[in-house]
Amino acid sequence: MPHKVTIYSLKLHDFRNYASVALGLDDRHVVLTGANGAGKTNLMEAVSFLSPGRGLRRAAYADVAREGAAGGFSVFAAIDGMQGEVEIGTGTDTGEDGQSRRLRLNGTTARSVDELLDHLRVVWLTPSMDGLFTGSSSDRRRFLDRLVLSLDPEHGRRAADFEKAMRGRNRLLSEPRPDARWLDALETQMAELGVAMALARRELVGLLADIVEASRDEGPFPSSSMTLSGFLDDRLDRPAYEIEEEYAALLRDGRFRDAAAGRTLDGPHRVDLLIRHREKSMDAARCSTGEQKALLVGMILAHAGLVAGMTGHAPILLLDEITAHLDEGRRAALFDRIDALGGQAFMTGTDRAMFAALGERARLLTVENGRIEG
Ligand SMILES: Nc1ncnc2c1ncn2[C@@H]1O[C@H](COP(=O)(O)OP(=O)(O)OP(=O)(O)O)[C@@H](O)[C@H]1O
Repeated sequence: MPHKVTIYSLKLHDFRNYASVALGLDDRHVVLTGANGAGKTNLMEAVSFLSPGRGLRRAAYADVAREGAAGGFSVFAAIDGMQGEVEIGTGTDTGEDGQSRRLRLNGTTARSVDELLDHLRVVWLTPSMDGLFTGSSSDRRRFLDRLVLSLDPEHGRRAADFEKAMRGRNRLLSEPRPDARWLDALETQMAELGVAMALARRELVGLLADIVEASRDEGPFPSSSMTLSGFLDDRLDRPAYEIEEEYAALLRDGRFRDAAAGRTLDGPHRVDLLIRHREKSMDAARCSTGEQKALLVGMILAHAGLVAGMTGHAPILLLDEITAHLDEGRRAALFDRIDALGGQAFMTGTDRAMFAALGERARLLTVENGRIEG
């Protein structure tokens, strides 16, 4: 069994509809129930700030601070993490530009929020992800990159550096006589970073496929097959330097075309993640709403299992309204699979009865108007 990363204390201050709340937890799962608008998802969002990025709503930090509060928001957590016990504090201050948040680990300011990945990994599934299969390819890329990031903390920096180099190239190409040596340098950088991104994504998709295969017959959830498409699709099975040379050549040869288009037309930023329902042999986009949800649940659980297997530490799982559309048998099977992952899961719903099958495995909390009762 992987080590169970556990949040045993959580405090929010001026976070969404919470003025101030302190929660003591044990290593059981946490179920939050309450009426619409009570603050269940807000609490999940607070936990999602224990990972780098803008959380499960991808919100602007200014929107996260409680309306009417004088300053920014803060989230504090004490956890038994991947390197032992640690106290995490994160949030924003008054007057900040709203673009960044601070992180303190055991009272010491951290260099970057990426340091959170040394202590825990957080994996989530929210209703807003329901449109993943039918939505835009950029949504699927973002989803894919989050999955990669929770296994490979360098992936975020690589993607950001690639974007920066690409923006530089696009700017240069818009000039009447761009400096060819500068273009060469930017394209070399894009080739190194872009190929590293493509290989990291491909590795993740391969590892996930293995897990999906191994857990195919466990419970009532369908299995998915995933393929990457849109960037050097069948050309990634070679030494990295060869792929880099090929991509750099593509960029060099595409300068006129890209200058005319006003953007770079080849690269990892054009990739799509193609997902199919294996048992039905059908594109996920054409499956029913319930089938899509079940596919998504299967993918997230497979990913959580992968993170646990690769790091030796089970991730924190945030499952917002996970029981919607599931009958009793599927709910019980889902809880068993969540439990078998060996991590602490936070789940929400409007109705307590939906979680009855969890029994003693979960702590049930009621949320009402930004207050939490146990
Ligand atoms: N910055 C903010 N300041 C104060 N209140 C906020 C802020 N942002 C959101 N809210 C309020 O938080 C509430 C939504 O909370 P949340 O999304 O957690 O609800 P929920 O319990 O998950 O509900 P549902 O079951 O409908 O999903 C809304 O009433 C919203 O107006």
